[in-house]
Amino acid sequence: MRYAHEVGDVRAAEGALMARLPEGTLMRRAAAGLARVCAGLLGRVYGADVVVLAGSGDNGGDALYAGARLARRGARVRAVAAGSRLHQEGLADLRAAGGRLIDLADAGAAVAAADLVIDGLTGIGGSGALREPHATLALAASGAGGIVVACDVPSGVDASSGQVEGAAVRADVTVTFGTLKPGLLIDPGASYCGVVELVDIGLGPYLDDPDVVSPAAEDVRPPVPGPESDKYRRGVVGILAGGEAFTGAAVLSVGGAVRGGAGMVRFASVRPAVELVRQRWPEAVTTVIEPGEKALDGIGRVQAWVAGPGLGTGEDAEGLLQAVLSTELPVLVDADGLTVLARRRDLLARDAPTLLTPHAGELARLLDADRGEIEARRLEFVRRAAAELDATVLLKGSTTVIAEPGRPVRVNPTGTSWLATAGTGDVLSGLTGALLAGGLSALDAATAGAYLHGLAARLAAGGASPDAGEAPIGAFDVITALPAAFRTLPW
Ligand SMILES: NC(=O)C1=CN([C@@H]2O[C@H](COP(=O)(O)OP(=O)(O)OC[C@H]3O[C@@H](n4cnc5c(N)ncnc54)[C@H](OP(=O)(O)O)[C@@H]3O)[C@@H](O)[C@H]2O)[C@@H](O)CC1
Ligand SMILES: [K+]
Repeated sequence: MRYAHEVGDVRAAEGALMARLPEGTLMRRAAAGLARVCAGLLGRVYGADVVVLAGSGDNGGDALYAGARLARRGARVRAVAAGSRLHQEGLADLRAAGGRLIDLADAGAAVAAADLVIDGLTGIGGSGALREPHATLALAASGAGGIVVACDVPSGVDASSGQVEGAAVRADVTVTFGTLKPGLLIDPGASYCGVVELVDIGLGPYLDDPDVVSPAAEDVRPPVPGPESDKYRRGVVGILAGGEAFTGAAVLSVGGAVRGGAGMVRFASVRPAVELVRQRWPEAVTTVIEPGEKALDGIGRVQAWVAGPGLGTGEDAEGLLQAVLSTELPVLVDADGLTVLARRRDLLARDAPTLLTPHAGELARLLDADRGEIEARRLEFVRRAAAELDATVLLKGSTTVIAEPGRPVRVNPTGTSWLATAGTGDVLSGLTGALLAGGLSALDAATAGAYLHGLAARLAAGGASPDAGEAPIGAFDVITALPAAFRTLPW
């Protein structure tokens, strides 16, 4: 797991650690780490052209001290002051090392010509849209031809949330201190960071539990069948999906479950959807639901349900969803099921685990919120959804985030922009449902499902050879690549 802490926690840990250390120690540690990464990126420091963009706070101080270190190794370092104040000790150190301050008017040309730009405009103290001249400098850095290294956080990115309200620095590398910040892991902020390098400054023992975590392959643990396992013990997942109008969603959801390791998939739907599923997935055990039927008797035992993809939103769908949610089994609700829940939130009052997998539009309906605001502030809204709906919530999108009341938010590290295509969400629902039926908790099933789904998409888009480049993919390609994604896990 990678751990991230919000600004308040970072400041508290910094205060506790600083009280035990001589003044300036932490900033020196941070600057040394930053300079080390910059030197590594430059390869040859001597003679390199470096520009430091310095704001008036300690972020600027870090950047100036790092610039001084590079100047001592022979780099030509010029600094630009954004605003009227500047970290005086940092500036003095830079000057003593042979660096100099240049006029704001000359900043654009200097940034354009630099081999490396250090962005020290704002760090964890930044808030709201960047003001001038910071915004113009951030845009200049983003367009620079050289390497752009953000100090702690790309300026313009909110460290705690990842929100970007105006201009922000697009970095090639972000060197962050002490712990990751949520805004480096969650879009839109994450997309500004480039590669994130963590520099240890000794904060670890003083930090509280993380606010956000990002799982690695070893944290993804799908159930493994043993010699004793039979199809029932491996987990039977029930899928209630598809309707007269939408049959494809059902085929994709069942496919995700078959390749997601379910011992058995029981599929229930209206006749056209059942006929299609039988053709494509003969592995599934199917039951036809007649029009008007609102009970799920006679389907057989399942260990978890997936309800919603292509189900429709009418009375029949509502009745069937109610039947599923009134069981004492874990239930994953997706797609049309979520639209029904938006008008029937009472159905969420249950004791068994409920996992909701909305995209921003579906969550907007569930919370009566604005879709654009959800996309801009994913962390805030996924937490709010989990608390208000008292469920585990997986919010799909450019960064998939998973929240459960009282737990750190999990941020999925896999995925690709090619995944933004119709039907991929249906695959995720079946895959995650299979993991739920296999015995994982709602939080772990969502974590593993999102991870494997994103990885399968990457493998499908990237092809067999790592040098092959990428290609557009469809939802079925994700299903096909799931075995390869599972094989990458250490198990
Ligand atoms: N914590 C730690 O463990 C350690 C922290 N360290 C470092 O300290 C950094 C935090 O330093 P910090 O607290 O001085 O804040 P910082 O990020 O420099 O920003 C403050 C300045 O930004 C300005 N400003 C704000 N918003 C703005 C906007 N929208 N547009 C324009 N300007 C804006 C604001 O201006 P003001 O509002 O005061 O006018 C103020 O001048 C941290 O990121 C890390 O690099 C390390 O050295 C050691 C360990
Ligand atoms: K910065």
